[in-house]
Amino acid sequence: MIEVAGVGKSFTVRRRAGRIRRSRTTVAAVDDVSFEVAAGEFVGYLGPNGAGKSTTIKMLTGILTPSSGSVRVCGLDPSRQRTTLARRIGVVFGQRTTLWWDLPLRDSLTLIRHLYRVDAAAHRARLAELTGLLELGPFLDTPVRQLSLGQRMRGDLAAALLHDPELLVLDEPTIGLDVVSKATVREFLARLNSERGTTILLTTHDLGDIERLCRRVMIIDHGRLAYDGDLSRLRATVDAGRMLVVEFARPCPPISLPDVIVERVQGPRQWLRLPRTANAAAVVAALADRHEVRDIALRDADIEDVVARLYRQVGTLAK
Ligand SMILES: Nc1ncnc2c1ncn2[C@@H]1O[C@H](COP(=O)(O)OP(=O)(O)OP(=O)(O)O)[C@@H](O)[C@H]1O
Repeated sequence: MIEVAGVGKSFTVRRRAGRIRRSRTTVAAVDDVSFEVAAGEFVGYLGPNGAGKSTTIKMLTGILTPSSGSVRVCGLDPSRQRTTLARRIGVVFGQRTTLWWDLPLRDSLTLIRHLYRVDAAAHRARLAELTGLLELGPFLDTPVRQLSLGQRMRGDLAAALLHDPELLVLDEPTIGLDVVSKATVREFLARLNSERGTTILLTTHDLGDIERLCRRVMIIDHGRLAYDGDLSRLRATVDAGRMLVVEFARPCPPISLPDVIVERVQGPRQWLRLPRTANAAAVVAALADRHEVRDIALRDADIEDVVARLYRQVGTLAK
């Protein structure tokens, strides 16, 4: 469905160098990235700010032309065949809407039918289906400007899916949504992938989205692919260990014990990271020996810990 081979994208930026002079520098936003996504996959695309995610997505959807390498999506060259590709893929940018601000949602969706030249009967059936799945009924006749963020996102998803695309590309679809709206959007995407077989590429900073939805994750950093594989293997590869949260009777300086990394200190509480191989019982005994301990909790590193650690050690990982 997606084939990306040795792709790079550079931008020339002009910077001030002194009062009048400007110098030109080249920024490699994406640098020699290769990956494939097969039909039916649900892949998460992660990376810190400025890593190159949006640039990749813009190349996949034909908005930007790569500086080097090749991109094929649904067998097409996105930058040369952008209009043909648009009929086969759906794209949602969480920070922007494709809907007409002043029109009721229903009218926006009708206009989109004409843009994509969807046959009227097929449109009616698909709109009815999406209205049910995304619970659009109560606000189909409301102008887009009056919709809540969660309602608007559901509207945008419907707009991207009216022409029944094979591939859906999402850029931060749950940004700013409350817990309930997030859950609705995630549930919908999970069903779209499992029941309809739509291939989904999801860019997000929300690791809850990734944990809930994606088996495979790709992580980009400084324009280079730092990881591509199973979420479970990522946990194993990046030994984020376990987190010991200790509450002492009173605040004390950061603990110093072999193998123990102090991640955070807040009043009498300290967050201590233990490698997987460390003996937690021995650490707890050593702490209790030195200080009065009020409370202790031990948990596995969560996905936030794993990814934060990966971002820090990026470049040292084998692909
Ligand atoms: N049009 C442009 N002109 C110059 N530099 C650009 C342009 N677009 C992106 N960049 C630079 O390319 C790099 C990658 O940007 P990109 O927007 O792809 O990152 P991102 O991973 O999507 O970040 P974020 O999570 O913040 O959205 C950044 O250094 C950015 O400043």
